[in-house]
Amino acid sequence: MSHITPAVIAVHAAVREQAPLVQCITNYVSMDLAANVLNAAGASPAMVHDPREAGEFAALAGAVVANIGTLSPRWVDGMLDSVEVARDANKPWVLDPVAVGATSYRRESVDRLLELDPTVIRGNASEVLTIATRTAGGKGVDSDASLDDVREHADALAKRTGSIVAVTGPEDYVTDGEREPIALRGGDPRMPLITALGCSLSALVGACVAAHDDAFEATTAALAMLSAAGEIAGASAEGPGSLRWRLLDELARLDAGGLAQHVGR
Ligand SMILES: Nc1ncnc2c1ncn2[C@@H]1O[C@H](COP(=O)(O)OP(=O)(O)O)[C@@H](O)[C@H]1O
Ligand SMILES: Cc1ncsc1CCOP(=O)(O)O
Ligand SMILES: [Mg+2]
Repeated sequence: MSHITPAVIAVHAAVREQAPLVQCITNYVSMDLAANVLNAAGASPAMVHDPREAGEFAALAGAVVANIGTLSPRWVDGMLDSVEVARDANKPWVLDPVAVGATSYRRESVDRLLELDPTVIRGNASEVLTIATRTAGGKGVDSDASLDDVREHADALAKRTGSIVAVTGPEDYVTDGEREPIALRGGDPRMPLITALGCSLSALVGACVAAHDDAFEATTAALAMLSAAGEIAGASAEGPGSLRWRLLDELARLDAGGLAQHVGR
């Protein structure tokens, strides 16, 4: 059992107990799966993005998730309003910089969001590399970098921004630039075939940081929950379609034993 396991189990239980309201300003592709992942984990999702109401809604939410997957000026305005309200109220918020290395509009938008002190930045290796090194890269929403390429950059980014940085892929990595980083293996190699699973994980990070004050532990717990559910689901899945629904079922019935078995490796 790893030293982080008791904290992960506590975060998992806290999400079920508190059922935090999570405001997701997330892309069209991901809305359905992200809401279902939050429901399965015991949280309460709300996809609210228009600038006419986004900031007002953020005042009600336990956490805000800003995801730039299908961004446009109005969506960016909604994100900025919401995360400003969250930050000013000391509420956690999560940045998912989808495909940030692809276009200058994405990079500029992420720069504006980074000024508002994200509690957690969760992305794949290419996305984190782009933010840390200010270079273009990635293959659209997919990564063409490895964790080895980005580990030290992720540590430095966390130190510089004060954010928890989570890099996901075949191996997940969580760093705050100070504590000993966490590396998690597991899941199923077919998980990247489920579109918007990374976005849904960022939403789950939102639920965990809403329910638990230590954002490093909360982020680790979210990653562990999805990996555990994915790995258990993968044992009987026949392809990405059945993996998707089985993963939701396994997330909904995940217990401390299943989690401990996963995190402890
Ligand atoms: N090859 C893999 N083997 C096992 N799990 C994976 C693999 N690739 C991604 N995952 C898992 O899929 C989830 C989404 O991560 P990722 O694919 O990196 O996000 P994104 O979709 O944003 O690129 C994470 O839980 C991650 O651990
Ligand atoms: C396919 C696609 N296109 C724009 S956003 C999006 C979803 C990306 O989701 P994820 O990063 O979780 O794979
Ligand atoms: Mg992604």
